Amino acid sequence: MASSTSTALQNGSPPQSAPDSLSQRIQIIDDTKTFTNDLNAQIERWGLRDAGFSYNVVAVFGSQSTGKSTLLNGLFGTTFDVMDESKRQQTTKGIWMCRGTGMNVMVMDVEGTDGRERGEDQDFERKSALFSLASSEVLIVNLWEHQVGLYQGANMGLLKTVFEVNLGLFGKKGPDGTNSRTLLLFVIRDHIGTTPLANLEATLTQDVMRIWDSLAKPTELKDSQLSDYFDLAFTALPHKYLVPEKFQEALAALRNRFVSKDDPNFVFKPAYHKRIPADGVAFYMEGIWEQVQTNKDLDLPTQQELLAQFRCDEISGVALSEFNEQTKSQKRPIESGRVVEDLGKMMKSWRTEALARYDRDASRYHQGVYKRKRADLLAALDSTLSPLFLGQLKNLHKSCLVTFKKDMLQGMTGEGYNFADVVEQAREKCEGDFAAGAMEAVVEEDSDSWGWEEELELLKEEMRSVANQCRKDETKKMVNLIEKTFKKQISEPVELHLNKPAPNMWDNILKVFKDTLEKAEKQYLAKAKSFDCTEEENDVALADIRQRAWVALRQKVDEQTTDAVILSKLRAHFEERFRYDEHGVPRVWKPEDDIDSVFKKAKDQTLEIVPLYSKISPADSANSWTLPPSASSLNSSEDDFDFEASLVIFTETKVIDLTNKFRRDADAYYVEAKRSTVSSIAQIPAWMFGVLVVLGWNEAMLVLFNPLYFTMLLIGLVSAYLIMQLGLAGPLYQVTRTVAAEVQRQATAKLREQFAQPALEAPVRATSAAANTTTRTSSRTANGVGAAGNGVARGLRDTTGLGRGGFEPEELRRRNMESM
Ligand SMILES: Nc1nc2c(ncn2[C@@H]2O[C@H](COP(=O)(O)OP(=O)(O)OP(=O)(O)O)[C@@H](O)[C@H]2O)c(=O)[nH]1
Repeated sequence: MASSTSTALQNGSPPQSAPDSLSQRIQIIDDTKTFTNDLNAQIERWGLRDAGFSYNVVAVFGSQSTGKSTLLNGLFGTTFDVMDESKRQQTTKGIWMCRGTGMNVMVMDVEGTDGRERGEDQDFERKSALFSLASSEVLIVNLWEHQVGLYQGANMGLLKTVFEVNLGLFGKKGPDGTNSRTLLLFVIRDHIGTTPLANLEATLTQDVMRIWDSLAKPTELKDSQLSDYFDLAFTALPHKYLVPEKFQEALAALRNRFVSKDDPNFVFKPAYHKRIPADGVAFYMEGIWEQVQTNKDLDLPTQQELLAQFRCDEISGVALSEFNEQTKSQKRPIESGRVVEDLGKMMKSWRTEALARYDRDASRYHQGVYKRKRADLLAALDSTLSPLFLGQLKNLHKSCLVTFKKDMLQGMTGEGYNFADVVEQAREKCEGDFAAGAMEAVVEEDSDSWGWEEELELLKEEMRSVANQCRKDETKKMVNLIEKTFKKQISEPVELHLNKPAPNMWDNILKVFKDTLEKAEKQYLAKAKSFDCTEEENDVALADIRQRAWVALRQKVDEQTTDAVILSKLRAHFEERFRYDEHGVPRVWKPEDDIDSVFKKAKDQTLEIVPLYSKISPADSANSWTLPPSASSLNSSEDDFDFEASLVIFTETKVIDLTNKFRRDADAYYVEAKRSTVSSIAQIPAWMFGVLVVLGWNEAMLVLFNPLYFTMLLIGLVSAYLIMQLGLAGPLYQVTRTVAAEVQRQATAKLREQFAQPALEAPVRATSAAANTTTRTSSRTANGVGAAGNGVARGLRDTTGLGRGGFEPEELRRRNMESM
């Protein structure tokens, strides 16, 4: 059956009526742009499922009611609906498919294009046109003759869009380097014949070429040519009703091009075939439709939309530029780190103003565009406001942190503050201030882009670290203070005990040390409680305190055991035993005293105390103290404190050195003691006083019995008494001494002056002596000659100037002394 029909068609005869199943048509894409699920089954019903590649696909493109369905029915014997002449309304909706009678051709009748702006409907026009172009081998472009040369009327605008998207979607070359081609068969209807087909052909070719050149091609296809993708063919059909025979003739000829492979203009060339086996066509087409449907490039705007886009852009631009001017005023202060007061209020009002301005002018335009552009404007406004908001948050953060630090420091002034309370108060205030400032700056509530919680978290984190730092500093200060107090407290008792060398000396010192340390630790723990210190921090601080306390003790001991101090201590200890007796009375050594044994005993006793000082070791081990190991281990990172070594005060060599030094001092005392016995022996004997009384008796009586002398004696005694009573003895003695010294000095000076004068006389005399020896002899012998000679000598020296040529003054002085 099929083969006989095929033969008939090949002969150019009109298609015969086909069995029902074969002539069945199917709406592959309906009004709702849904692709049918039934195509596969229909292809099977058409008997094409097993056709392999032996089938063809043809579609039609053109304005509504231009006789497309009539043409297809005439060419392929299909059963597409044809418009009822009496009703004149659009018949084909969506895309229909039918099998060509007697041929393996799938024919698609596509809803006609309007050629005018029709808003929403344009979407389907574009999509259906693109679909037919992409899925068929031959696309019949059906148009009236009078449409030729009319850009819009001939759907050239639509073709441009379709070409452009087709190129983008399906234009890529296949693995063999070629791309599938399509034949665009222009069928010019109602061709009268006044304009030859060649002319119409040229006009259409030109239009298509122009469209191709103006396409926005993908970069990789920018050099592609129209001929790489399309072949153009043209044919004309006379008026169906005016010249029906000619119409039928032309139609038959055209049909022949579809069915007869021998026809030189046979349209189904292998190059146009999509190489999809017939059983995959349904799936393939569905895929193409899906791609076409989801393609955004086809959502082109209508004229109204275009206008709306243009105007809305303009209006939005004006609103935005005014808005930008307003925001500029606060940009700088924010950038310079200032917290701008009422920024949120300002930002809200700028934003509302800009939107109101836009709404007022743009809401009259296409609502979709207006709304889209409004959203764009809002995004632009917010993207300008956002940096201001974030800047304000940063500045708030900084200023709140500064206030926090200030509050902390203020809270920590004076005594008796509770650190935890100070921190809590400062933190609450800081967080409150920040939240208030941040909330004020929020432009839109409940929006993610105006969140400030993250910044608050950062602020909290920094506050924590500031508080921690403060706590550490305060703890450090406290430990320093405790150390200072500790030093003060141990200084005196340690000094006292070190001055009393005794076997329990270190016991006493360590007792004091322990008591004071315990107090210091208690003091620390009491304070640390308010500081909210962690257990670990407390451990470290206590270990530090213990070590510092020990070092302080050690320093005090060092200070009290320097060479000079320890030697003086030894001397004092020795003196106490050597120079004082057991009752503490100073000893006056008498020749009969046993100085040697006292000296030896005192020295031995003193030397015994040197080892006592050399190491901190209490007599009772219960009193000993060791630095807890935790302290040394905790501080090991800083410096390894060797507690054991710190117990030793003098090394062996130092002990020997000190002993030797002390021995020398002691020897000196011994020598002094010995000398004092000798001097006491050299004293005036008592009998001498008896002799004095006997010999001076007469003179004493003379004074007693002579009234003048006696009165003077009385006056002298009374004066002496008064001076003693008034305590003027010392000052008087001083004055007398000073006066006596001055008198002595004056006298000495005078005498020197006197004895120096003859020295100048000598040269004169020496020179004159050469001439007259008698003069010299007389001057040496005569009394008081010095003075006379002086005058002469001075006169001569002044006149002759020979002073320097004579004897040296020392020599002269010697001679003068001799002459005296
Ligand atoms: N003048 C003229 N009229 C024709 C020709 N072919 C068909 N018609 C008439 O044009 C009208 C529309 O024909 P259809 O075949 O339905 O046109 P269509 O393009 O498929 O219409 P839609 O599917 O509605 O877009 C019908 O009344 C036909 O009788 C033709 O060659 N010349």
